[in-house]
Amino acid sequence: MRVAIGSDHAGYQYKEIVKKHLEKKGFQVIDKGTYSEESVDYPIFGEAVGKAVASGEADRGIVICGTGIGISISANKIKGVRAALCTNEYMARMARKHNNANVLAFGSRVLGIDVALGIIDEFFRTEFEGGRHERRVKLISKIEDENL
Ligand SMILES: O=C(CO)[C@H](O)[C@H](O)[C@H](O)COP(=O)(O)O
Repeated sequence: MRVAIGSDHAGYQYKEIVKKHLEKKGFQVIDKGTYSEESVDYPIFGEAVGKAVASGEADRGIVICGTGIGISISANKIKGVRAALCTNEYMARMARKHNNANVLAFGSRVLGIDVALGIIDEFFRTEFEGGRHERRVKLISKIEDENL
């Protein structure tokens, strides 16, 4: 699986740890930046990861900022992106099972790294359930199509 990852300066250190964690598990990681702790603007990286997923360059994405809020809002502006801001494994599981989320967001100033890695593992091991949830995800796409 190809995973696009991006963060702002607040998420940079976590991004580097997450990259190693995913590579160890055999994922192909596509790093969309940022590449240092110098202060940057999170929308740039939310957009880059969102576009990578929406275009098919990556199968899934991970975005990290201080809270996960700004960068998930940004990624969600890209058509076809369903970015889910998760603070625990249950949310990550439901984001996949019910929402077919294709981007995981979290905050480096909110979660310890061990909790974040547990959330990531849950996100990647969980499949979309389909059924009634398929109908709801299609309705999300309809909102996108009708509000360009
Ligand atoms: O977007 C955010 C808040 O929704 C992130 O937490 C950012 O990382 C944060 O705003 C960056 O703040 P800083 O004071 O410039 O480090």
